[in-house]
Amino acid sequence: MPYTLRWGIMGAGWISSCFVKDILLDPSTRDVDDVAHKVTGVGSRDAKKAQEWIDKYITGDAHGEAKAYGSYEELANASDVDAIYIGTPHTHHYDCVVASINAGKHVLVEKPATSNLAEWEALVQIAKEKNVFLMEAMWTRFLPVTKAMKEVIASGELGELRVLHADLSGNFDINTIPKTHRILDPMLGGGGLLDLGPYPLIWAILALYEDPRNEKRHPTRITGNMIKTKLTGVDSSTVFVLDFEHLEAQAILSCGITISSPDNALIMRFSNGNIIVPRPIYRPDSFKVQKLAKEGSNDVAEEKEYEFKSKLVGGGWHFQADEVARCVRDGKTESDLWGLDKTSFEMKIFDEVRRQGGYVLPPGVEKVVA
Ligand SMILES: NC(=O)C1=CN([C@@H]2O[C@H](COP(=O)(O)OP(=O)(O)OC[C@H]3O[C@@H](n4cnc5c(N)ncnc54)[C@H](OP(=O)(O)O)[C@@H]3O)[C@@H](O)[C@H]2O)C=CC1
Ligand SMILES: O=C1OC[C@@H](O)[C@H](O)[C@H]1O
Repeated sequence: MPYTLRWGIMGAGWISSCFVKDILLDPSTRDVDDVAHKVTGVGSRDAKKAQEWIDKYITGDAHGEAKAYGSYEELANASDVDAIYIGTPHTHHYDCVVASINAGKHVLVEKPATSNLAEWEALVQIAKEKNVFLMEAMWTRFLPVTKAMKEVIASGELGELRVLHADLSGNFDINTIPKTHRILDPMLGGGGLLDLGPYPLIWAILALYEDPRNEKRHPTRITGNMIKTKLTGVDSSTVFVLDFEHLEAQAILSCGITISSPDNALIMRFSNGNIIVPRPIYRPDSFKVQKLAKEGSNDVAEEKEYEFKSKLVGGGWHFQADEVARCVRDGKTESDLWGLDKTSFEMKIFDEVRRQGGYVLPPGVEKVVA
């Protein structure tokens, strides 16, 4: 029998609906038979909204298993919930995680995990005290396409990574949407960096931070530039560069909310070849591996395409949920693939890029400050 994890969903919004639709798919459609998922509760700031959301997104037999709660605290304290998925805006993550952990629940919290590093470190401390599982929902790291790319990198066949370019941008139509939209509102941590920045960064983490030669070292230099929109002052375009001098490698990362990414939005340039990945880099459908005729040359001697679109059933948010279920089943408090240290690395970089870019969150938004 598979181990079944009982989920509570905090925040009846858009990404929560993507997550729930995926985890309620039959796990055999993704060749999983050791874990399964149930949704036993949905918490909203409004009980009626929670029930309407359940009626819309949870169908069939699963519909009767999910109870609606009119506050996040009530959901956190529900006795038939093992783990809570938090799908509220970034600046609310901290309070939602604290409520969940204090009620003894395991937690999967949307990206970015918190508004800053100090908040994240406080959460790690509380999770350790309560001995519960905690993970940022960096779903991209768990996709089969990502695992396949990691295998190519780890095999060493392309040599050493020299430069990684990655961009996630999108046109959010910022002149038309309300200034209270989460992508524009500084109270909700709006702007490109916190919302989209985790995605270019995850590839730098995969290819550089995870390189065994790196031994979990942080970049020797972080450089960040931000352009801010006059509409609300959040960053509309951000470029940040991470230097790993000890690896003689750099990551050039960018994100923005007014234009879309280029076609090949992720390129990893190694001494003996390239990995070329089409947009969107949060869930690439394929990637191309090129081997060079000789080190440093322009001539491609061999090219191979890896295709994943035809194999994906669902949106891809279920793979991270399977990881949570396996970790909880096995009594682990963090994931081996997306451990607490990787989110610390991410939040430290975001703090530094915001500092250099002059993006200060409004007073009171950051619940913990260094
Ligand atoms: N992994 C991924 O692919 C994606 C991740 N995300 C992440 O998910 C989080 C939520 O994004 P998204 O689903 O697009 O956001 P939505 O605006 O759709 O939903 C957020 C939900 O949070 C709750 N909420 C609590 N406080 C507030 C507040 N002050 N203002 C607005 N809503 C509030 C609301 O639920 P209620 O009314 O029920 O209380 C709302 O429905 C973000 O952190 C974002 O970065 C977003 C998109 C994709
Ligand atoms: O996580 C995300 O991925 C896709 C984007 O469109 C969205 O704003 C972001 O939150």
